[in-house]
Amino acid sequence: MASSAPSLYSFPDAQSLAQSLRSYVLGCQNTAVTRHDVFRVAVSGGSLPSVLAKALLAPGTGSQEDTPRFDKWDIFFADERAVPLDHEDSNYRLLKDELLDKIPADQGTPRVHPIDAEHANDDDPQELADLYQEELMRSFAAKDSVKLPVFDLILLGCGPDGHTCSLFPGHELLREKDAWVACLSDSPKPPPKRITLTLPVVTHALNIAFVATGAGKQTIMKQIFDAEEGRELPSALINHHAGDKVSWFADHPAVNGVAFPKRGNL
Ligand SMILES: O=C(O)[C@H](O)[C@@H](O)[C@H](O)[C@H](O)COP(=O)(O)O
Repeated sequence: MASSAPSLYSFPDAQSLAQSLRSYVLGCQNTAVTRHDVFRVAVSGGSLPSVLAKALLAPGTGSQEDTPRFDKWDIFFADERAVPLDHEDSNYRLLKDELLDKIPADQGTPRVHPIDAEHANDDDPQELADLYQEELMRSFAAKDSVKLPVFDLILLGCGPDGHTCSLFPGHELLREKDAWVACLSDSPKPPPKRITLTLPVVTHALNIAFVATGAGKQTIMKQIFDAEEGRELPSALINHHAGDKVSWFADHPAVNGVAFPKRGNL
């Protein structure tokens, strides 16, 4: 269990949320590049890619610390649907359409590591999970002794049921201790076949950020932050295990009525 609490930021509008998310992500980027000359980040689907694009594609101040250095980015996927990369359900396609295709040439080209269903047997999402775990091992495990990958940043959404990545409430995958990447064929959110980073990998990251916006998230945010009975929800488990490594970027409608202390600035 982590010793300290997550940060919950609340913003009046999409613009101010995007500005703060930009500062936060680029802060993580700059620390990572200084530390090991690469920025390893994992990204979810849902509304996250468009919010991230709004943050990163906006004109910056021009200062060095406010400049994306995409040539230093290794982009992985926190979860993916077992579909071809050009399918409308693909999280890779979503990120490509929202962000990757729009990166200005002078900001460099990230190395992108998609979860590519073309390389695996259609009927067996486990094979796809195993292939992606091998991909992570090639990128992270310089030595056999590396037990878990350490992402510099994992960017997550939170579903109205409290799921995050493709880790759903009450699902057996929440008990996974060993695998880095897992699959499921019974996702309650369609499509059913998915690949996901596991809870130990997510909570082992140096920084974890959630983006949750809109009044549709209000009930679940109260559950996650204020209610005893919300403690076992996947998003709440990440708060619990990763503590102050976790930052939530919400808008006012999403956290209206949430008692947990909110901050207006980074
Ligand atoms: O592939 C997916 O389905 C996503 O990765 C999923 O975990 C998403 O992040 C949440 O469902 C929140 O989605 P919204 O931000 O759209 O509510």
